[in-house]
Amino acid sequence: MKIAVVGAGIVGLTTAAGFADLGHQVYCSDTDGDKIERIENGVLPYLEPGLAELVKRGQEGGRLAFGVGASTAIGEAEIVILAVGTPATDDGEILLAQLWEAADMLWPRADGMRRLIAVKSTVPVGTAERLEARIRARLPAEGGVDVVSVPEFLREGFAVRDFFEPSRVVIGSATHEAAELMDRLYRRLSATVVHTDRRSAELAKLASNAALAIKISYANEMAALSEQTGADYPDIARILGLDPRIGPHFLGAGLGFGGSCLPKDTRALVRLASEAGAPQTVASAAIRANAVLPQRMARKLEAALSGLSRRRVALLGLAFKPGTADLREAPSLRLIAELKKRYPGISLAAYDPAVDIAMKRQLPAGVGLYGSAEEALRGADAAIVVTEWPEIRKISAEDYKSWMSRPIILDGRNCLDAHALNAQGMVCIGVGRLPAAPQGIPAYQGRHA
Ligand SMILES: NC(=O)C1=CN([C@@H]2O[C@H](COP(=O)(O)OP(=O)(O)OC[C@H]3O[C@@H](n4cnc5c(N)ncnc54)[C@H](O)[C@@H]3O)[C@@H](O)[C@H]2O)C=CC1
Ligand SMILES: O=C(O)[C@H]1O[C@H](OP(=O)(O)OP(=O)(O)OC[C@H]2O[C@@H](n3ccc(=O)[nH]c3=O)[C@H](O)[C@@H]2O)[C@H](O)[C@@H](O)[C@@H]1O
Repeated sequence: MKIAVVGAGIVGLTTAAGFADLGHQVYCSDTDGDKIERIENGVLPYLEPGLAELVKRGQEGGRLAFGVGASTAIGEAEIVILAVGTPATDDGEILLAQLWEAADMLWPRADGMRRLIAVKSTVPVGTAERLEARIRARLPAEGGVDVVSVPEFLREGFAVRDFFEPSRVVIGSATHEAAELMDRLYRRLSATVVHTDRRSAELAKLASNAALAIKISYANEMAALSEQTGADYPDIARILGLDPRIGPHFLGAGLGFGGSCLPKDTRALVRLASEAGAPQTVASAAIRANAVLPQRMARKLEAALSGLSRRRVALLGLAFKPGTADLREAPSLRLIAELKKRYPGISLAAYDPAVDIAMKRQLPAGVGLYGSAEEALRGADAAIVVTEWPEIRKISAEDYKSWMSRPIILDGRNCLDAHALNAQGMVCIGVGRLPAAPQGIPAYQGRHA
């Protein structure tokens, strides 16, 4: 099949390279000429395992080509997949300017062919219908256009894996022909395909991300309650997760959810719901619960160390999660703002294994960015683990003790063995954790353990 993908962000590029690998002829375009040039030369702007190899394979096999803006390749495509950005304002309005701009550049002239547009970008409910009406108004009816909604569920850092082994493929369509064509496109993946209408597909995407956000906020509030009542949240999370109706995923407490989509899509759902007269109070509460986490961490730091305006505090990790260099809505940025507001003279020394120039530019002034954990930790009075990178998890008690002025670690991702570190003379404080291992109570090794 001939396919065009518009937008070469993580979603667009993975989709383009993935379908090329499945044997389709794919043209991927973006308005950002520099980005396209870098991609064509094998320098990908994203840290996605396997993506560079996938792109290279597609290019070498002659099945994947790139370009800037409109092209005849788009005109010849049976399916045009729109994967442009859809950022949201602070109050949850999803901005569709990129989508309209992309749609308006498609097929400047009517040529009698019937077209199919698949919207992969995350959009408000009703967007596929609006897009179809917009294009129909521009092109005479002889050929016609179908717009389908195929929301994307990939995770950053697992984009390639999620393309080939998606948890589900959702196809929201209004005609039989469109549903069938999309079905043919996805046939080579052994995924569960859910066919539905376009509005349900659009809402399902927002609902999925909001459900994840709600689960994380529940975890964080439960962790706070564990601290107040002397219970151990990681044990509670394990016990909850063993119930298949609850499931073990997304129960990790710490600094909360960030990234380019969970916060934005949850805000978008809340706004959409209030406009539709069906308020999503649970999703709203999840946003509020997430927003207070940097304050909670600052209070913990204050309880562990006095005189913070004169102290040097290391931040281990900045990315919104490990495996990416992405700082969009990263909890690290909210934490930095909170610490600088509360303790004006505080010295912040940050390190992230994925640090790059782009990341450097996004950091507020006054945050030192170092090339290694050792440099950030040298002379620090305390450290906060912000992102659970494997390399950060591996730092030993010996290293912490020899590099830092005071070996105080606040584990904002519960990724360290606090009890083991504390037994080696450190002060390691997790989230929702007991301050020390229960004394003299050996772990029960019975048949139910
Ligand atoms: N990043 C992620 O992990 C996921 C993102 N999504 C959704 O997928 C969409 C894309 O996300 P990302 O790839 O992260 O976005 P992104 O913002 O990184 O990339 C979008 C790309 O579209 C390009 N673009 C903008 N206007 C254009 C136009 N008129 N013609 C051609 N290209 C144009 C931009 O230059 C940019 O390269 C968003 O709606 C997002 O919410 C969905 C699931 C996962
Ligand atoms: O729409 C999107 O863009 C994507 O958003 C998320 O994917 P992603 O943003 O890559 O990251 P996640 O792995 O979901 O993590 C999001 C945030 O939640 C935090 N998190 C995750 C899990 C957990 O238990 N606790 C927790 O605080 C992470 O640290 C991170 O800040 C969803 O998982 C994808 O399915 C979806 O396609």
